[in-house]
Amino acid sequence: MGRGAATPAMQTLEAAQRFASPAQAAGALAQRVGEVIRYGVRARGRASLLVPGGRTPVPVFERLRQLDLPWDQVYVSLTDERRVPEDDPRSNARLVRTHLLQNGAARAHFYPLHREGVGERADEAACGAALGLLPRPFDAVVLGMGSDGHTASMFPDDPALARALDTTTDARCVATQAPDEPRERLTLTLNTLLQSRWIALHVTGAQKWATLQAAVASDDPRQYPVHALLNQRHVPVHVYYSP
Ligand SMILES: O=C1O[C@H](COP(=O)(O)O)[C@@H](O)[C@H](O)[C@H]1O
Repeated sequence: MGRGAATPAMQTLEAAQRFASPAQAAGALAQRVGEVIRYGVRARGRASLLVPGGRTPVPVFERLRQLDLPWDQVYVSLTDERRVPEDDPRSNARLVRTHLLQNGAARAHFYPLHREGVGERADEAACGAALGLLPRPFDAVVLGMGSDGHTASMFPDDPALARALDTTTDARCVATQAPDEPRERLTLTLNTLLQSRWIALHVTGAQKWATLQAAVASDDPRQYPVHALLNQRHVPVHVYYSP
């Protein structure tokens, strides 16, 4: 690449869709995910959807579940999980059951990632097996991002990050450590996330926008794991942003 040429990460940020409010971003993202799912079911009979945890996706879930989609042909799972029981309020599976798998969306097939009471390697294997039950390439993947530049559960400076970002790995999932509670996490590997037809990164707030800009300018995914997602040429990443 010539001096000064735009990197994939720069091009992705340049093309970001910027909305005036979180409600507008959530509405537009839910509509687009709905279109991608509808298209996938029409074209292939089934469609898969991976969603993040955290606070940001809740308004997307609440809009998505009201869409008239062929939900019984939709296979849903997560981009990452906290290694806690599903009745723990911090569980991403619980979040999805509470906010997404309601109304018509209750007919979707859901595959949680975490198996309670097993060690890291067995949990990684359980996570990989769950993902193996979804149609692949995944039709739609929605990712979130933390203000520290983590995406899914790939955290800056985590010793397990190299395994999660390893572009030669066949592993679908890696057990990682977050800097905050609950520390024990499971993440899809970057390779697995990129086995997707369509990817969105949903980001709200000025602080996260500043993080995105820093991540794009950086060339160190150990500092900003989201950089690895943005700076690749396999699958375009559609950024949905609002202050
Ligand atoms: O721990 C997590 O954090 C990120 C961001 O969460 P948010 O509350 O700031 O929206 C999320 O994308 C990830 O899936 C989740 O497990």
